[in-house]
Amino acid sequence: MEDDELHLSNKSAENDEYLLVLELSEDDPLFEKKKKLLEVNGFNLQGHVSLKNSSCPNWLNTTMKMLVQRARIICLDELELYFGGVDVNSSVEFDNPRIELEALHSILSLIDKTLSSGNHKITGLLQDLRNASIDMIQDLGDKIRLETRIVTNYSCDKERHLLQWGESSGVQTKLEVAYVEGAGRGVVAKEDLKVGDIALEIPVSIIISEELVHESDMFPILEKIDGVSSETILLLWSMKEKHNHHSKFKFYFDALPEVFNTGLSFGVNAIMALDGTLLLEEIVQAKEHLRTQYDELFPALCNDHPDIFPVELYTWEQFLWACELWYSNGMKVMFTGGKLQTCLVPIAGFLNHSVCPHVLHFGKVDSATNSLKFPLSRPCNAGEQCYLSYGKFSSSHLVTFYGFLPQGDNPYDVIPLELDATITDCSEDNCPMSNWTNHMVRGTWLSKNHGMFHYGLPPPLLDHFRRAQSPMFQNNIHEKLEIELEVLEDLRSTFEDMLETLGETNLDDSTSWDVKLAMEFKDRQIMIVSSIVTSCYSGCKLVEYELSQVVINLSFSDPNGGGLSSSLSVLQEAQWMKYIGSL
Ligand SMILES: C[S@@+](CC[C@H](N)C(=O)[O-])C[C@H]1O[C@@H](n2cnc3c(N)ncnc32)[C@H](O)[C@@H]1O
Repeated sequence: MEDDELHLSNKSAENDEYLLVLELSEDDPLFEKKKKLLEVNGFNLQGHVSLKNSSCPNWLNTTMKMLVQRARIICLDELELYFGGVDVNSSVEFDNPRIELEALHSILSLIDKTLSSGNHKITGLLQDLRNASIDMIQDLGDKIRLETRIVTNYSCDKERHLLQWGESSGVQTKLEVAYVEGAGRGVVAKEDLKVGDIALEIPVSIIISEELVHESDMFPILEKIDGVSSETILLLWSMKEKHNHHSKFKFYFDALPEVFNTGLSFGVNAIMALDGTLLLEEIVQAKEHLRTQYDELFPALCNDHPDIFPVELYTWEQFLWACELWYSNGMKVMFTGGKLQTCLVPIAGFLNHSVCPHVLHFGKVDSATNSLKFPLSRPCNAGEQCYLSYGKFSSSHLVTFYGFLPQGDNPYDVIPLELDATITDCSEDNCPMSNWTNHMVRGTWLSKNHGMFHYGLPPPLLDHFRRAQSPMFQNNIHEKLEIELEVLEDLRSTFEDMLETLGETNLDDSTSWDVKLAMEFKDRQIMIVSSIVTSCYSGCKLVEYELSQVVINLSFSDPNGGGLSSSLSVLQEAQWMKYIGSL
């Protein structure tokens, strides 16, 4: 979120009415959709949340509620919007913990910024709001806390050496490295850490970035190759530097794993186990792409410059290892000049990923200290594993490039769908919430709305199918319900076919790591597809019931065909009207 979206203004100094301004930026690519959601939920677009009436007993709760509801919408991402936006009124549950954390964090940043501007008249009020935000962040953390089991018999000598080297080079850390069950190395907090604490600070001088290669003897050769990217140059540099006993980064390279075990290293059996999933094609294509890149460079570079590219250091296996290193450990860093580069960041590379991490915002070098800071967006208790976010990635991406599946639900775990492109969705101007170029599904257990017209399924997908069934708007309730039924039956049969193609998985203890991971991935895909089939079945039952009520009403009471309320309950009618309104 941009800083200028958040500010405090003394709109009307005479009345002492202070406004916190949590504004939706017009530069937001999802502006139209979020604007629509704000409108539907009755919020002003200017983002004004008044701080008057602070003498009311319920002032704090009411103001926090307003701020949270607004922030939830502003912080929504494309995926959550596609899956139905957010239930802004929800007080306990959240749809996506990461979005909830971002929303709460944006409120905290707004309050902190306002407090630092030093408006003494309202410092007390802001302090109360700040405490309430911190409490909500704490509650969220308590609800989603994952158990970390530390493997105590693992010696972390190499990691300790790296930490010592880092600290002697200016690293400051409140974290220590430990071996955690199921994730290799990770970092745990050495003390209780609060929101805003800097868990880790890495000086730019120890970040592995493009500049290093410029000083190396391979750069003049590589820069002459047409189309070679700076990432590839860095990758080739790291393949050789790993073996350099005098390297400045020796402790870093020594502490790297011998193997990475990502999807890029899947053997034939694991690939076969992915049959029926899109991941099979993704991994095959990614590997083919890397192989082509390798073949374009080697053995030519080794033949032409054997002293700089020794053949034994540039085998396909070592190239693949380096690709896995950069994919799984590379971080995007924005340097002070504004240049964004993929880098290796020693020590920070021990942080594991979570869907709702402790460190949300990082990656921009602080020009005052010339260092990369990792501040906490939620508290981390002493001994608790501290997580980072690698990005909003689906399980297929995490398996291919990182080699793991996160514990618990991953809201970004979607299955993309290829639908008939000749059926046009609504235009952005007329109905922003129905205008989508890509369609997808995810586990329907993540949806809060399984009622009539929703069924736990993504609204734009249902809408696409409704248009396919009946391009013209239907006024007649009986016909509308008939269309709902056809849509649900179509979807059910599509996903039943998909379920059949996926087949079943069988694991035994002797199965290798890659087949195990492939099967675990497939199991999750089966769960997602099954949940859709089940939701379609339940949806059909709901619609069939409503249809039967329409028929009863038609035959007994309403000779004119019956209005909406003759068949649907008041609540369902309200849902229907809201649905129509959002189109
Ligand atoms: C940047 S490294 C993190 C440190 C790594 N665990 C290690 O031992 O070097 C990224 C790798 O850590 C592992 N990893 C990260 N987050 C994980 C998680 N939530 N569960 C399991 N493994 C995870 C994956 O192997 C991933 O490729």
